[in-house]
Amino acid sequence: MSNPKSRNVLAIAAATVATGVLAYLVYFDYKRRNDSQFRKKLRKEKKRVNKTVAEEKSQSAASDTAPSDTELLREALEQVKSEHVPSTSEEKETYFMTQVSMGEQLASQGPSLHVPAAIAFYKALRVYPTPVELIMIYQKTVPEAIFKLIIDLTNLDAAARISNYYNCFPPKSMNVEIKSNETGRKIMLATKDIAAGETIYKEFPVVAVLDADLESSGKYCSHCFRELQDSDSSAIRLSEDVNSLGSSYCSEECLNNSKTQSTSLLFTLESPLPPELPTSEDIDNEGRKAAQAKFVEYLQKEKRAGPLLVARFISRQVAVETAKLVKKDAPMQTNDFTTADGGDYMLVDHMERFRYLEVQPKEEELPLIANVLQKTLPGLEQFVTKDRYTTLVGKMLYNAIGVGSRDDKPESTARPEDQEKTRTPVGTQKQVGAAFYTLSSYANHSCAPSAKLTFPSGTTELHVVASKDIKMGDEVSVAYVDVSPAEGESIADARRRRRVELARGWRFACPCELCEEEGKDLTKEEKGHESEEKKDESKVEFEDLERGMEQQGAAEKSAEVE
Ligand SMILES: C[S@@+](CC[C@H](N)C(=O)[O-])C[C@H]1O[C@@H](n2cnc3c(N)ncnc32)[C@H](O)[C@@H]1O
Repeated sequence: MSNPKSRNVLAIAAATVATGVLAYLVYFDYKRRNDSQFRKKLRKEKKRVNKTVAEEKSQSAASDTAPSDTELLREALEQVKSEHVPSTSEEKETYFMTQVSMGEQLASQGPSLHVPAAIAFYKALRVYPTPVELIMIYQKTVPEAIFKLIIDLTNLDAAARISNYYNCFPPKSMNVEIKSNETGRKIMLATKDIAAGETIYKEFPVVAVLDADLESSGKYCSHCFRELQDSDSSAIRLSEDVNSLGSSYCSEECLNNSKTQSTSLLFTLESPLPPELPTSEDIDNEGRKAAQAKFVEYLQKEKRAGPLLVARFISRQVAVETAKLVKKDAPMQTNDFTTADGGDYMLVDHMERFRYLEVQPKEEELPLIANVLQKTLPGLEQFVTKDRYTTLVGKMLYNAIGVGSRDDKPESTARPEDQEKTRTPVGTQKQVGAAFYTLSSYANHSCAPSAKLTFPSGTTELHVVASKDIKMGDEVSVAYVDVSPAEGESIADARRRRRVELARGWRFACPCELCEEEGKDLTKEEKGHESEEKKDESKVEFEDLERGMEQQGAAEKSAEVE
């Protein structure tokens, strides 16, 4: 496709393709082979199609002052969006077939029915699990003029989706909104007055990973991070035969949630799909076990959260999308924003908006994960390309928040630049694990923050609590690092410590009021000591590795242009 617009469509559609594909195709195939009711329904739909085509034809003959195609497309898009979108796989299949045959019949009636034909094809595209493939099929099969109209519709829709995202996310009940500041960076603002001590919002993580030395220790729940006591009779400690990672859980509920969200796919020999969906019978369980064992060995050797956060994130995408295939509505169970209300957004829509630092994962990492995916859901591994994996690791690490607190973490032997850092006011060295939160990823840092990250239930459930009175429209900021001076640490030393950490870990020179105020009071000698922090901050300018804004800026720009 040489048309730049169609490349845009491909890029957007490609991002959404990696999710429900596999299970949907398996399910679709199964239905086609086994369900005679389904075929009957299709025949009935066909009659309805014929009737609609006849009506469109007579309407088109009657109108001689036709509006332009673009106006028609815009109107049609509004209309399509207000229509009910089928939610179950079965309804989607019927809808898909109906729209495609309607499109074909309208297309065969000549140019006067090109616009309604394109709309019908476009409607089919909305429910098809692999839109890129369908666009490619359309390109080969649909008349060129209609294909162009389909692409125009897709671009109009993509632009609307991009620009509407922050109107739908976060939901109003979170008491915050995400806006761009004058430099184009995203900031979190309060949408009402909040008193000091009040909880602004609560959030569950999309994925979480216990620190490597704790995962198979039996001391913490691998899903919610609750601390387990030896005497805890409800604790479930799994052997490596059952769960390759040797994880423990505080309850059946956590065990089941963990299985559904990622563990069945990554670390067991169970089916990772909902029970309603058939799985292939010729799964190579020996191969599956061996692939999992190698991945676990790597995780234990490397002791880094990044690869497991990403593997769990990919599995979570499969879980979210396959759940939608079998349930009429897949309601948001918890505030983890795997779906966003008010809009038709998915995990990838959130993910593509996050900033990240470019990292270089080790060469062997991706093949290990791909092997685990391939052995269980063959084909899934193809969606995890090297580029996509690298970006995901970067995003996970840049946005992860350190959860919990402990004092017995072994000192890392990795070089400082290779150590993973999380945003935590108690310091990564004290965390129990790392978790990735959709909304809280947007919170910016301040050394005198207006809010704090807390975990009052001793789990990964994050409560963001106001540390001071916050007025509607004020920024909600948090501390990425320990901002309180340690015992015996001077104000100047504390200032330098946190600024160096921010420059090295998050690549920005902290512009907050506290840094500015404290900077004024530095003695001549203390100013002399600033060289270390200045060295790190200057690197930020010279080798800015941060990514995200330029892509997002481009996407928003294209939305405005459209
Ligand atoms: C996890 S993101 C936070 C959300 C981000 N502002 C955005 O636009 O999506 C972390 C990055 O935001 C930027 N950031 C956070 N707090 C900042 C601050 N106080 N001043 C300048 N940049 C900040 C830094 O580039 C940092 O590496």
